Amino acid sequence: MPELVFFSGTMDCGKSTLALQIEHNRSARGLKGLIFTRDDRAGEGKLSSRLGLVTDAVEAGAGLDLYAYVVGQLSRGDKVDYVIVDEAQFLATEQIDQLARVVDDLDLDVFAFGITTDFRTRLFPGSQRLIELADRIEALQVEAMCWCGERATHNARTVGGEMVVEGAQVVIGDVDRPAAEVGYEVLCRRHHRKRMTSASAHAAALSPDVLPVGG
Ligand SMILES: Nc1ncnc2c1ncn2[C@@H]1O[C@H](COP(=O)(O)OP(=O)(O)O)[C@@H](O)[C@H]1O
Ligand SMILES: Cc1cn([C@H]2C[C@H](O)[C@@H](COP(=O)(O)O)O2)c(=O)[nH]c1=O
Repeated sequence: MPELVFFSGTMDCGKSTLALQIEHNRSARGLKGLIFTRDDRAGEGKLSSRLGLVTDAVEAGAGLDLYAYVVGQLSRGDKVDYVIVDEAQFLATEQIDQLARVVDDLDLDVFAFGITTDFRTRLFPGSQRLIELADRIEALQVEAMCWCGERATHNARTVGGEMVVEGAQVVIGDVDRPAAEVGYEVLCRRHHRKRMTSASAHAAALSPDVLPVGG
């Protein structure tokens, strides 16, 4: 049975890499995938991983009907054996419904990849709809880690190096960005709650208040 599968996790846990691996393994066996993405850091119409791999993809802009697009490809004689969607958190709820229809009415597997929650720990609309509709939800096997060594489960946003909890839900960015820019860092829930990033933890450790006093 074809499935709608949601591979979810924090930023930087290997989702895009896995998407590219699934694409590679299937295309190596003669299958043809249709790849959608939205607002990838590498630019429009790209699916990129931090390991340096990148492939072309269809930019799933706000108005694109994904079901109609797949039907259009099939109608003009193009082969489509499965569908991959990266950055699925950015899709509209209707677009996730369209992906479910691709599975049910066109009998194609759909593999969607995305972060579950935003920097405020709130579900993205696309991820919420995927959780509601997916046949399977898969957590990535390689765990992203918080600076404390615990498994990272949350995404923090920093502006000028400071963790923020207010702002627009969507701001394209990356981990390990210079402090002056908008950046992201993955944290465990405890340190997300305490708003403690690696930089603030380091600063606190160096503070005279916590340094052992000699003499
Ligand atoms: N230099 C490196 N050497 C080995 N693995 C790396 C390197 N840089 C990044 N990675 C791996 O790539 C993962 C990020 O992959 P990516 O697919 O871009 O993540 P996501 O799409 O989930 O944000 C990291 O968790 C790490 O496992
Ligand atoms: C937490 C959070 C992230 N984003 C953006 C930042 C990146 O451009 C993508 C996630 O990409 P990745 O391949 O999973 O690293 O999402 C955002 O817009 N808002 C957020 O709250």
